[in-house]
Amino acid sequence: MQHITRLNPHTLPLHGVAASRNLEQQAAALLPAHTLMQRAGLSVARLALAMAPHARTIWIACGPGNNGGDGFEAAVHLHQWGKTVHLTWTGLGPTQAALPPDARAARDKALAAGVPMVNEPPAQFDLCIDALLGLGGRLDASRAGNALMLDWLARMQASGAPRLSVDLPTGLDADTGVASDLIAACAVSTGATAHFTLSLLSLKPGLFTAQGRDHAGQVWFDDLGAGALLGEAVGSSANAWLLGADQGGTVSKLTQAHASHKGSFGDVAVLGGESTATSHMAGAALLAARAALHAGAGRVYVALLGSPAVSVDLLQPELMFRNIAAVDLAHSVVVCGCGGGTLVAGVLPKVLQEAPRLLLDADALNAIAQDAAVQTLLTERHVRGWATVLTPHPLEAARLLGTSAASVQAQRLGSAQTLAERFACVVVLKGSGSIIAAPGLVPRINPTGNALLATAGTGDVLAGMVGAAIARGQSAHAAACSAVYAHGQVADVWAEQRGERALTASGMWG
Ligand SMILES: NC(=O)C1=CN([C@@H]2O[C@H](COP(=O)(O)OP(=O)(O)OC[C@H]3O[C@@H](n4cnc5c(N)ncnc54)[C@H](OP(=O)(O)O)[C@@H]3O)[C@@H](O)[C@H]2O)[C@@H](O)CC1
Ligand SMILES: Nc1ncnc2c1ncn2[C@@H]1O[C@H](COP(=O)(O)OP(=O)(O)O)[C@@H](O)[C@H]1O
Ligand SMILES: [K+]
Repeated sequence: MQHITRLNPHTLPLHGVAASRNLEQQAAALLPAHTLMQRAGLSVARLALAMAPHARTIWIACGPGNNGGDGFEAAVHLHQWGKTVHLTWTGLGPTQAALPPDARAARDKALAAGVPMVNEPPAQFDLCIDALLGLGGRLDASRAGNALMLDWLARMQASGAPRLSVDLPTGLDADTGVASDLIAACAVSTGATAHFTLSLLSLKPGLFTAQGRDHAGQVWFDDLGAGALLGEAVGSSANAWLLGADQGGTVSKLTQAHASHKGSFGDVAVLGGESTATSHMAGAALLAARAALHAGAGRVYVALLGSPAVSVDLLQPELMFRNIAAVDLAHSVVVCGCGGGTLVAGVLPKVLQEAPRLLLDADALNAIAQDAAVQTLLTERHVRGWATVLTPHPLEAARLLGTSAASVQAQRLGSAQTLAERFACVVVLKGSGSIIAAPGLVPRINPTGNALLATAGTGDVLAGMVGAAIARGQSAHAAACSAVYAHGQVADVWAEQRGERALTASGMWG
């Protein structure tokens, strides 16, 4: 069993519903009947004991399928270890669902062991286990038995007792991380220690993106021996990968040759920060430029759009200000769009045709969404072997896809991959569990970061960090992975060291 933290050393494979079922079938075929569920139940019981070693009364709520079966298996162990276990099962009611064979065997074993099956949850309990629905479940208020499940989930939430969700929190979609509206009240706050999810056989992408992190709490993983049984089939059937330090780490400047000079670390040029009579967005460009500098770029240039009132950054005098005509687009990594306003549309065709290494953010993405000719210039870059990274937040992604932010959020992995394929670019779809997608590659999900980042300007900082990573020699995809990971880590370290104190974009370094 493994605790999945934000600092996993290795990038881990994630499997959605279909891929998980496939692995389950392959593993089950190599094992005696019921073995996987027996392993799952033992694992649940062990984690329950570790979570709440002094718990005396444990309530296990079992549902109509194999998720419930895992609960029955766990009940047997916890009962034998001297705990007072109360089992409730949705099948006891008038619906009397027929259990699948594994779960039926587990239920019969629990009854034979003398675990009491009760109609009502205990009035008081020290730990509760949600074994209602897993991979095959979808909460639906109109279905028989769901009112009961919702009542039980509400009681678990209201109790404040530690909760262990088996495989998935009931109501969370394993593929997308979308939580049913019916469990909106069951989210845990970031950093809560009293809510655990034990993912079984495979890790599910939905635990790590969209609303997944809010509902899963601390994620643990037991592959039930599938890795040893199936070997490479596990990685090759992954629907996504959870970034670990091996792909998220940055290269230290001190590991470079002593004879390095500023040119060795590459140039970044930030184009954006529109100034008009009524609006001044230079700050966005300065944030990206400063972030690039602090992320290790050798030299950073800033070209502001419109009628800029600044030609020096007094807090970061290392930044060099240029007119856009004086920027060496061919030899710099160009970060274009931060605070770019409407004027950025005017420079986009030139940038797309002259900058071989380019990151497009914010208003540059909005301008692309509105102009089919510019979209063609964007996709043509790939033919030339040029590197392009797009860093949309969900609304910007929606504009590029001609859809709504809600539909992007409903399919974060799919939306990021569609954008990557359509524009032949690396795409970072930002937000909780940022997705990094590239044509022909399995998408990555970033495990770092928290809601402290939900403040203006942190996206500009990310753009600068990705630009710097490319300037220092990483491929567009590797740079996006490492910078997104490092950006989130800043917020995680901040939360550990300073708790709730607000993090500002310009406070992300130093
Ligand atoms: N087999 C094994 O060896 C292993 C299994 N494992 C465990 O099995 C879990 C997957 O089991 P599962 O496929 O049975 O799905 P599960 O989520 O329990 O429920 C599906 C059942 O509920 C029903 N149902 C669905 N929605 C409903 C609703 N709203 N209201 C009422 N009913 C609803 C649905 O009926 P249907 O919708 O098809 O009519 C079906 O009968 C997995 O998450 C893991 O915990 C692992 O430990 C590995 C080893
Ligand atoms: N709740 C959150 N959890 C993790 N990361 C977040 C969260 N909210 C925002 N972020 C991150 O903060 C950054 C915000 O970027 P963006 O929305 O472009 O803001 P802005 O344009 O104001 O800079 C992105 O990297 C995003 O992934
Ligand atoms: K569950």
